[in-house]
Amino acid sequence: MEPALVSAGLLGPGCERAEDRRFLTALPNTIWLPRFTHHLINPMDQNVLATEIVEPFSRSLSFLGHGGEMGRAMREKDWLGSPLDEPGQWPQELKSTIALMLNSGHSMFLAWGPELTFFYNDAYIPLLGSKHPALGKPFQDVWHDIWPDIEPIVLDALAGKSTWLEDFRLLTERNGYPEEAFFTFSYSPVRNSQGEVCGLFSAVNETTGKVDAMNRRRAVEEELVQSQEQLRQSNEYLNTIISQASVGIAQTDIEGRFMLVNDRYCEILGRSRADLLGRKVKDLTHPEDQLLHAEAFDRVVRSGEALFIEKRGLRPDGSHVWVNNHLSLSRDADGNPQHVIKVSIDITERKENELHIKYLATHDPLTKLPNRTLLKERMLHSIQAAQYLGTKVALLFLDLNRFKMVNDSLGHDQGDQLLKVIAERLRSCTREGDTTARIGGDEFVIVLDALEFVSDAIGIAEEVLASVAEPVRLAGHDVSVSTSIGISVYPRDGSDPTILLKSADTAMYQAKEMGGGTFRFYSPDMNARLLERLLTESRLREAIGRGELVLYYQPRVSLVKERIVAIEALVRWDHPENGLMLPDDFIPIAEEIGLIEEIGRTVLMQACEQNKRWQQQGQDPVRVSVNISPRQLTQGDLPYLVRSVLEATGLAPQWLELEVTESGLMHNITAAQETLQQIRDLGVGISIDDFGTGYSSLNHLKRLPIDTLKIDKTFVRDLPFDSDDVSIVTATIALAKSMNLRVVAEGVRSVEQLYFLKDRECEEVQGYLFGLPVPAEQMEGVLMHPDSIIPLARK
Ligand SMILES: Nc1nc2c(ncn2[C@@H]2O[C@@H]3COP(=O)(O)O[C@H]4[C@@H](O)[C@H](n5cnc6c(=O)[nH]c(N)nc65)O[C@@H]4COP(=O)(O)O[C@H]3[C@H]2O)c(=O)[nH]1
Repeated sequence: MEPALVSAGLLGPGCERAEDRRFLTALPNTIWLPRFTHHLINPMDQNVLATEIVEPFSRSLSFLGHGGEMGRAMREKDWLGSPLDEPGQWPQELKSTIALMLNSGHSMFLAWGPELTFFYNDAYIPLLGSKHPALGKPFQDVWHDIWPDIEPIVLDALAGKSTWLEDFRLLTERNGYPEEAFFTFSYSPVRNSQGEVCGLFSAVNETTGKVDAMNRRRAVEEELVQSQEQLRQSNEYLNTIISQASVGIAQTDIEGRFMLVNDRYCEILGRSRADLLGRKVKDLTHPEDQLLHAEAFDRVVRSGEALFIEKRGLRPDGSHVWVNNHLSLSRDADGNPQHVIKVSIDITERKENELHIKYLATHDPLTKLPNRTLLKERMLHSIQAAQYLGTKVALLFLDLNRFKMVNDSLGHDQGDQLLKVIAERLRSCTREGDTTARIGGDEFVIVLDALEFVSDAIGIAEEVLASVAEPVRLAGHDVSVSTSIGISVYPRDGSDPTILLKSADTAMYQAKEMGGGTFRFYSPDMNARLLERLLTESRLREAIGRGELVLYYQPRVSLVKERIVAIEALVRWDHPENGLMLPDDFIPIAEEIGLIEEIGRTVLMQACEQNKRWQQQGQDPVRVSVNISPRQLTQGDLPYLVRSVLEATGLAPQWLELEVTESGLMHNITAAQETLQQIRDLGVGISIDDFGTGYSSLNHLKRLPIDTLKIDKTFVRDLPFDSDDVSIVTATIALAKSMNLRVVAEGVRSVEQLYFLKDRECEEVQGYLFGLPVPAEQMEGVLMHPDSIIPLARK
């Protein structure tokens, strides 16, 4: 029997309601085509229905219904059909088919007869596209082409087995492009009244949304699992990195308590993990670095800024380790500070090298005292602290007297030893917090911190003077040196370290000028004097070239021969502004600034030239005596100079005499002895000037190649009334005679003095009584007419 085509649209309005279904009474061989008709409104589809589906079956169709488009189409085509009876009369197959569809809960339906496809409903349309390609065709012809995957279960259904495919994936073209969609198919065999399978009924639901959701959920779940795995792996990796890292890593809470530390961190601090966890970083930080640490930690927690600090960590044995720490902040999900992460590197070796280099750059290697650089740094600190506290800072500038002598006579090793001893003594005179520095060969500076009264510096200065003056045992000798101290005070004398140093230096010069072994506070007028001195220094350098140094001459008279036997050359500086300057005002400066050798050369040359000139003029030959600075004895080649000057001027050596001060000789007796011997060997006379003031021992005197002693004018001044001077002068004359030396008395100003000296058989005299030092031309007059002075000698 042919199946009947049933169109719900043909059933008329209301037939889809539940109660209407009851009217769908069975019709043999009838299949219902629900809601089919409105697709047939489209003329093309109408045509499809008419020509491809309805027409082939028209003869055998039980035409159900009589309204709507389908009815019209059928009528127009004159299809056979039998109108349905009332639904109550419908055949059982129709009713069960309808029941099947209604109960299936699916939305798409499709039915095949054994050979042909019969119908599908509206809901099926989107799945199929514009039309089902299989409609009206034997399914064997189409399944292969369209949905080959479904074929096996279709065959199963046709074989009488109900079956289904759940969430089956199909490629559709429903929107005009290939699209993946999912469907749940259920296939049921349709049986005829004989119970034979006459077709199949397929109910379909699109499950794309569900599958997509499921896939999405699965993807999310997979992603979650994957990210959990990744997280686990990265945690594991991170833990491995942290524990095996070659840098120390630690995590603290925001109070600074250790919560996590890696092996390297423990190693750096030399502590176990148990020792660290729960303890505060601050408590394991060197006390001097705790403030630095607290500030840095606080800044990281407050601002979230990451930063580096270098500080010392404490090891359990009390030693410290230098660590470079990188501190950074981690926050919780709400953005609140949660942890501080510390990454630490042990920089002890580098730091100690740096500190050593810094130490070398800021300390004197010999005495280990701070050098000038560190001194200035410390002065700045002291000044800043004094500004804050309203206190004072005193600067003691020390220069050792007679250090050079020790160095020259006992050698540099002993000189170094002396400096070390003095450095230690200075250190012991000061309080903790004060600074003692060595800033030059024999120059030291002491910074006295936080003084309440300027006078507090006096006690320390006195202690320093006494301490330095204590003898030092060097190479088996007890050597005594003294020091001169200049003191400047902040804020009175300035607030700049350089100025304070300069002021103390100026005051030190004043102390030296006062004879050494004492101290002087700086006063502003010293500066004026210093300025003057600096000016003198620079002018003196030019004076030699400009020929401003001139010689004055003073006669020396022999009381035995009653004539002028020698003339002393005395240098003067014909200063363009100051007028004639005496040697005491510029010779010490020349000695200090290293000009004395040049001046000595000029003087020696001028004096020898002049004496030669007088001889050439036919004057009775006299010796010219030239003063030699102690420095000329030890530096330069004096014997060579003397020889070359004599050669250059043509003066015979016996007409030249060199005067060396007694104190100058004693500074370096060995060197002096050798030099003088060479000069003596040339035939030049040598006299000891200022004799009696230099404490030379007879032993030394005996060894020196000298021929004249000049009694210092200070012993002559009060003759013949001062009994001490009388004794000294008498003894000196006797001594000279016993040593076979010529003896000369200097500074003879009165006839009483002259008589006394003559009485004691002093051979030669010199002094204002016989004439002031005068220029060469005037001296020439005296030489030509000695009668003006000689009669004195005869008395
Ligand atoms: N009170 C007094 N003084 C008298 C009398 N007679 C001479 N005088 C002064 O006593 C000084 C004697 O020279 P000096 O002891 O060698 O002492 C010299 C000498 O040590 C040094 N000097 C002078 N010329 C030179 C020189 O060319 N080279 C070096 N290195 N030193 C020199 O300067 C010192 C001072 O020289 P001047 O000022 O020229 O002073 C001279 C002279 O003017 C007197 O009766 N009473």
